[in-house]
Amino acid sequence: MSATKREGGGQTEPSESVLIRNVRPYGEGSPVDVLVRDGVIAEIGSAPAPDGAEVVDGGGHVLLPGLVDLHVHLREPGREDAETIASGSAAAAAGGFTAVFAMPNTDPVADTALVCDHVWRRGQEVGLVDVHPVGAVTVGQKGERLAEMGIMAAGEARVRIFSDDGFCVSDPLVMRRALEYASGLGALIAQHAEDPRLTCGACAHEGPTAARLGLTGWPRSAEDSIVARDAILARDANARVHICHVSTAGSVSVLRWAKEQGIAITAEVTPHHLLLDDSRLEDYDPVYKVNPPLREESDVAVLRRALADGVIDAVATDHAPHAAHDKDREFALARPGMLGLETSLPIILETMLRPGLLDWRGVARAMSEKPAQIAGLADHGRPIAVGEPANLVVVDPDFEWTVRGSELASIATNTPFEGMRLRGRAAATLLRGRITARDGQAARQEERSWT
Ligand SMILES: NC(=O)N[C@@H](CC(=O)O)C(=O)O
Ligand SMILES: [Zn+2]
Ligand SMILES: [Zn+2]
Repeated sequence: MSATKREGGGQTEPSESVLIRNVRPYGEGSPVDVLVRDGVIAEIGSAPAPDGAEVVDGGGHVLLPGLVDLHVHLREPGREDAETIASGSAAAAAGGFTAVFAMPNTDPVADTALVCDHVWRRGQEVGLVDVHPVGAVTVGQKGERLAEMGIMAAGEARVRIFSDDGFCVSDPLVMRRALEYASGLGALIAQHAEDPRLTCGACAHEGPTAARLGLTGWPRSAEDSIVARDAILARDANARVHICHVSTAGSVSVLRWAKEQGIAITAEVTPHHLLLDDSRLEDYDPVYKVNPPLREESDVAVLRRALADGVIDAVATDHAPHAAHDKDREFALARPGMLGLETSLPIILETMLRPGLLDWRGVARAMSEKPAQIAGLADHGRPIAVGEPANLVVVDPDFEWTVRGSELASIATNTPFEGMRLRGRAAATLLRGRITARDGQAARQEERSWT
């Protein structure tokens, strides 16, 4: 779409030049030096460090465009005991991201320009990543009356993605109107595809595991049917629609069909749905409770293949921090959701790159270029070329580390990968030429504590 976001300001202004030595753009060819000046890529080749330039030793690693996440929950305003825009931004920068989209299920809900503009401004003030607010589709995310999308779109944050994520826009007439209205604004509706009539009390994938454990099942059809319905509504409204956190083989078939019809539908998949399945639920550990639920091994295989083929366009984390007293409860009562920002890249390397399903170009496409295009961001997900904005990440693909929730930048600690050895991390992240993270640590830590 043609809409673009404003360039960030405030503390993200570049102050000096940075020389990234010895990196391989897209993991190709022999290592080069990349000189960044005034927030843009000034030279690629073999450059002497200019006076006063900060030097990043790229160690022969891979240089990619900064990662873009279409789907995070930063919990501010309202649940700053789980995450803040500052702590979530630190997690994003540490994970290699330069832009994230913050879902509106906050308190108050981001269904007005007032809340959306606060989120945008606070993100710019923190200055570690561009935090684009996603506006709610309906007032209070209640699914009844459309929110003032036009006013949110005209605000300082220039909201271009609307979603009731956490909830489905389940009323087909409301969804139809939302698609029509959004289309007129050049905006995108992102759907949390879940027919609530089919998921009453559901907390786990409907299948043999949930049956054995005595957990109420969430059938695949609750997702597949909404994806099919929304594809058809988008077709007839001549609108674009985006499907959040696709989790089933059936959704993939519908997406493939819809794309073949020329319907303007896009979709994302989370790292956890690409790695984990419902066998994790055996011990009733609520850290594995998430919406949509972890599915079966066969779904995981189909999701990986769909991301490789481009039927699923992008990776999005659905980073969902929760305070311990909301998460560490009996399974049926625990909040759904898991941390994702700092573990996304190594999990995509594990599930997609190393098995040969994506090469580095493919990783750049799924984690940066496609999400930036879907969101209409003009300054992220760009080629690594002279004159382009210096939103970049140096990826050390072989760095091994053990995930510890307590050591992540997020305030909450609900990672499903606790204790897991992961390979790969962001060695350095640059936002408009400024270093926002190095070696898995965000540049400024002083703003992250909530106390
Ligand atoms: N994914 C989740 O399980 N939880 C999300 C909501 C959502 O993405 O649907 C949350 O806000 O915690
Ligand atoms: Zn959701
Ligand atoms: Zn979500």
